[in-house]
Amino acid sequence: MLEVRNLVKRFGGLVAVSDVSLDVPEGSIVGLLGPNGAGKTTCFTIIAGFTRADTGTVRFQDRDVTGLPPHQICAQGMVRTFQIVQPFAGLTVQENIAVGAYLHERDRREAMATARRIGQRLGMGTMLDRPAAALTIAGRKRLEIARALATGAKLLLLDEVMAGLIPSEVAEIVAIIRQIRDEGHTFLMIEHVMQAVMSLAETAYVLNHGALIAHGTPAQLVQDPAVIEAYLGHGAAARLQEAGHA
Ligand SMILES: Nc1ncnc2c1ncn2[C@@H]1O[C@H](COP(=O)(O)OP(=O)(O)OP(=O)(O)O)[C@@H](O)[C@H]1O
Repeated sequence: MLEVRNLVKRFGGLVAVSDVSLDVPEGSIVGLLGPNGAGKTTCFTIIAGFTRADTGTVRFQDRDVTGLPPHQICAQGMVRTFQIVQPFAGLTVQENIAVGAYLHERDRREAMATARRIGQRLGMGTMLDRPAAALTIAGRKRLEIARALATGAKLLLLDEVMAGLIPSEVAEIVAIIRQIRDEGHTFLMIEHVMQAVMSLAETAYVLNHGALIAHGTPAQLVQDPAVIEAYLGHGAAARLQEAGHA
């Protein structure tokens, strides 16, 4: 569904993304992992059209979408969410979700009906008439997913939707994402919460210093020496192995 090939992005002398290629098959949940500053969000901003890559291509559903602006990519069915959710504070939860629906709906009543349906599907039925400013972090994260779904997108790029949530809230969002996937959506997700990655993603890519260092199932990746070293520092894999034998 998504084919990313050889992305490169430099900021001055810093190579933030270095020759990154990845694939997201339709109906899958794919993780994008890596330590802070690895280049994950920059990949998202390029894929979703918020930044141009220096080189490389992005194909979505067999169409070249490289360099298209975000609203055109969104209209084709791919949308990203943001790490820091900023709802329109003066609008209700339902009106915020409807903002996504306006991409395709011209009629306010239709957009609000779509927003209500999606809000209810995401367990926000009792919050729809509340001001978005009153939402907790967990509520904002749900709102962000609801707004993305309201655009009609089929592929959702989720940027750390679990960040800042307590374990019970993580479990709820994990269940919601699984349900949305079962209804026919596809996910590429940046995530630091390993519990969520382990239980959701079939495969994941790991970035370090802008470059891909591993790709595999979450179970394979947590055993991969290159991944362990990227997170815990040089020599960590050997030390862990020694500790395991002791
Ligand atoms: N607009 C920018 N201008 C200059 N440098 C940038 C810009 N955006 C990102 N960077 C740098 O590019 C590198 C990759 O950043 P990015 O935000 O993509 O990493 P990340 O893997 O998403 O990190 P985190 O997990 O902390 O969100 C970092 O060194 C960052 O400081």
